[in-house]
Amino acid sequence: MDDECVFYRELPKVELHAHLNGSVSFQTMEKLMNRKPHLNIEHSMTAIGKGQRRTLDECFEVFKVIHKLVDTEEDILMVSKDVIREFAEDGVKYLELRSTPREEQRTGLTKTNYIDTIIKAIQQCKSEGLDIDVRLLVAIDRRNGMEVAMETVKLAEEFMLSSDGLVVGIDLSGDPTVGHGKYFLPALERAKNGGLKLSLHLSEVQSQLEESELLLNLPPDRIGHGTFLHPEMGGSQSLVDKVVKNGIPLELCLTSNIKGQTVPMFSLHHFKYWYQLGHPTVICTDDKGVFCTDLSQEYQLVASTFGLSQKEMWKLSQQAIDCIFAEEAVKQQLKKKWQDLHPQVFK
Ligand SMILES: CC(C)=CCNc1ncnc2c1ncn2[C@@H]1O[C@H](COP(=O)(O)O)[C@@H](O)[C@H]1O
Repeated sequence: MDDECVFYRELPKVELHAHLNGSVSFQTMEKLMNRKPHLNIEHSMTAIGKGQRRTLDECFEVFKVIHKLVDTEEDILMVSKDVIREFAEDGVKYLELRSTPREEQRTGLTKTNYIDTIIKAIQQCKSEGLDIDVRLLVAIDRRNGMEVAMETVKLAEEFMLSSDGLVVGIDLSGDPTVGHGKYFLPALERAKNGGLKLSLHLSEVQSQLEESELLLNLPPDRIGHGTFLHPEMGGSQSLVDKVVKNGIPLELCLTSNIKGQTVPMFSLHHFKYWYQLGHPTVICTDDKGVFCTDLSQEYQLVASTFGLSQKEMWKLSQQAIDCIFAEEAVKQQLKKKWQDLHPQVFK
């Protein structure tokens, strides 16, 4: 590992946009494939390698394959613990995972068990002494429609109250070309009024101007991607003004956007636009397993693409603390951790 790689691995980091089933590593996939050899699933079906690109549709097919491999409580526990451990090994000190509760009649998995099992994994990692704080966002998959969205919010509300602060919010995700955002407004409004934080995938693809206007009125607490918000990308100044006025941080995932072909090349990534505006942006992985990346690599990629110094990258990772959904006390602990680690990282 060269000095740059070591720096970005040791840099303390915050990960705020990580879909659980998209974050499953090669090694964990191997274990899952060994558990279910009859499915005949190969690595080429669950990950997009270096230099490869796929259409958005093809990317969403990958998740369907992964879901076949992860369909019991035992799988979810293993996957969640492995993902948390890998983020910790990558220098992530605070992680917000997000996942869509699923039920599987064949294995008896219920949506309640699904969330319960992820919470169990978070608690076990904590008791094993891993140096990482983890919270969970319950995800709404747009494909499943408004009724399921409302059910999901109700489930999240129950867990927000019973999980000792581990369930903190709602994520709106899934194929952005399916289902108009307006159908999800009642569920999202209920979530917000009930104290759940909102992270919404917004303007991930082109021509979602009207939907983005509508969802920004909530307003959400964070935005996933926001690729086509600004005028240069076919968005509008009015959308940008709303985001800026409300100070809504953006979760930006470079490799994901390149491999999913919503951004043509790294140097044209919208990170540049928002960073130059001085607006809060948080570098994230999205699906570290599917896109074969990790957060250190994403930080290094941003630095090399946009010519940012190690000092500037430190500042970026530190500013991400202000964007987390956990309570104020956690923010303070993380800020202290960053201060303590500074001399070690810049030795
Ligand atoms: C296609 C592409 C470039 C993907 C990256 N951008 C994404 N945009 C929207 N939803 C996503 C994305 N990546 C993962 N997801 C959501 O996360 C799910 C997988 O994680 P989980 O089962 O919720 O634990 C997917 O089924 C999908 O609903």
